[in-house]
This record gives sequence, structure tokens and C-alpha cells, in this order.
Amino acid sequence: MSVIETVSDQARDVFRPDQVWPFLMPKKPEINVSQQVILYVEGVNLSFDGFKALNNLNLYVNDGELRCLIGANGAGKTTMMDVITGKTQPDSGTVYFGSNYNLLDRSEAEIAELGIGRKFQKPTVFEAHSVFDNLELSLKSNKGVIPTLFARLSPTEIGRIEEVLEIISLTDQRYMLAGALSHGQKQWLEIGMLLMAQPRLLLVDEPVAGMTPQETERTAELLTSLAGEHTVIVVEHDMEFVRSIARTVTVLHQGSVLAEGTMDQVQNNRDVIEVYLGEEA
Ligand SMILES: Nc1ncnc2c1ncn2[C@@H]1O[C@H](COP(=O)(O)OP(=O)(O)OP(=O)(O)O)[C@@H](O)[C@H]1O
Repeated sequence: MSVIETVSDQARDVFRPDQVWPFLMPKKPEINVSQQVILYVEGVNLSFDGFKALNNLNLYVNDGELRCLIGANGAGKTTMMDVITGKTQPDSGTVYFGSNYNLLDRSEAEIAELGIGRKFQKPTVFEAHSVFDNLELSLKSNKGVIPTLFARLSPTEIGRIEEVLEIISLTDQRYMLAGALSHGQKQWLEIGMLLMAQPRLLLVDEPVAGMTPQETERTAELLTSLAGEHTVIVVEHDMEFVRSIARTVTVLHQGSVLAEGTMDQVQNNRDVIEVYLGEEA
């Protein structure tokens, strides 16, 4: 082999289109969970024109936990998610990801890069693209601009997409346009798009609203299966669904934690009966 051939082979190797150069790969942050806790929300206050949306809120979520968050309309659930994801700054208090990352020092984009993914209530998939392409697009958008321009999918990335398709039960629909999926399937696809970034913490807002009973059941299985490897916080009004997945339930009321425990414990809690479940009854 001539010197020119050797050099051109080496160059081809470095510039392979399916490779993301190591120096462009985002570094995985080391989240310190030596205390088992992955999310610390402490003494958080937030007022809107004098109205206290969050009132000395304290919440601790363990690494790998599946936590359900319930509370009447206006209890502060969305506002709390907004604070965790950097959308809204609180007036006071602290929010830490692991014991080492102060989230209040970071922008929304930086918080997402640390490994916190958020799923809003309404699915926002790219309807004119296939299920597979949606997952591919979210993979690329996680890599930053330069790799997106040059990278083609590597076997590892294709493998990851296949794995996520399996997790969200959409392997058979991989070539379907996302717009043709059922409402439930769109929700799973969006969860899959978040999973492409391998987040440590997933915040999921009302995942089963508008789903059929079968889709609801499958969503329960999906979220339960994600816990362990990921930490999952689910905000949900559907109490049957919460009962089916929850180990620990946190009840928010007027911007504070009113009760926390198993579903049975919170359902039998006097304060909860009075201010929340009582209302439903
Ligand atoms: N940007 C804002 N400006 C003024 N008030 C706000 C703002 N965001 C939220 N609030 C108020 O803060 C309170 C808490 O709202 P939040 O949306 O967090 O409640 P929630 O528990 O998510 O309710 P829901 O279950 O209806 O989504 C509500 O009274 C709401 O009107």
C-alpha cells in the first residue's frame, strides 16, 4: 500500500460520516446521588403579583424513583416543573440536581443537557415525518449543530433507535407517519424522543389524558419500566392511573406539600380528604 493510500485511509477514518468526533461529543455530567436523592427542591417560593404559587415548597425525589404528583387545579404542579426545568426562576429557595448541580444557576438548555427531560401534556411530534425519523431527529438535535451537519447514523445510533422503538411499543409503526398514529401512540413517541437523550430525570405532565383504557394501561407499563434506570415524576389527575403506578405520591396544595406517602396513606390523610379528594367526592 502506498503512503498516499495509507494517509487517505486514515483521513477517511477520521472523517467517517457516521462518526461524531470525540471532541464534539457532549460530556455526560456526573450527578452525585450518593445520598440516594436526585432532586432537591428546598424552601422554594414564587409569587405572581402577590399570589403565592409556590409556598416554601420542599420536595426530595430519590434516584430511580417513579413519583406521582397530584393536586387540585392551581396547586402549583406546573409552576414547580417550570422551576425545575429553568423556565421560571423562583423568588427564593434552592433546587439541586443530585447534590452537585444547582439548577437555579442554569438556563433551560443547560438543564436539558444535564439530563432532565420534560414531556408536556400535548404531544408535539413531527407529524409529516415517520416514527423512525422523529427519533432520529431528536437524536441529532441532542448532539449540537456541527455533528448534525456531518453525521449519518452510526450502527450504535440505529441500535439505540431500535431499542427505543421497542420500549415505546412502536417497532411495527416505525415507517408510519407520526401524524397517522393514535393519540396514545403519539404520546409514547414523544416519550421515546426524550429517551433518545438518555435523561436521568423525566418530568411527565398528564400522560394519559385523552387515552383509551388500553393505551392508559400500556402507558402505566411504560412509565413503570422506565423507573430504575431513569427517575420519573408524573403529574396526573387520573387517580386510577396514579393508583396503578405509584409507589410514592406527593400531594401539592397551594404551592406546598400537603401530604406524601403511598396512595392509601394519602387517600386516608385527613388534610387530603378535606382539601383535595373531598372536593372530588
Ligand atoms: N405566569 C403566571 N402569572 C400569574 N399567575 C400564574 C402564572 N403561572 C401560574 N400562575 C398561577 O399560579 C397558580 C399555580 O398554577 P399551576 O399552573 O402551577 O397549577 P397546577 O397545579 O399545575 O394546576 P393544573 O392542574 O390546573 O395544571 C395558579 O393559581 C395559576 O393561576
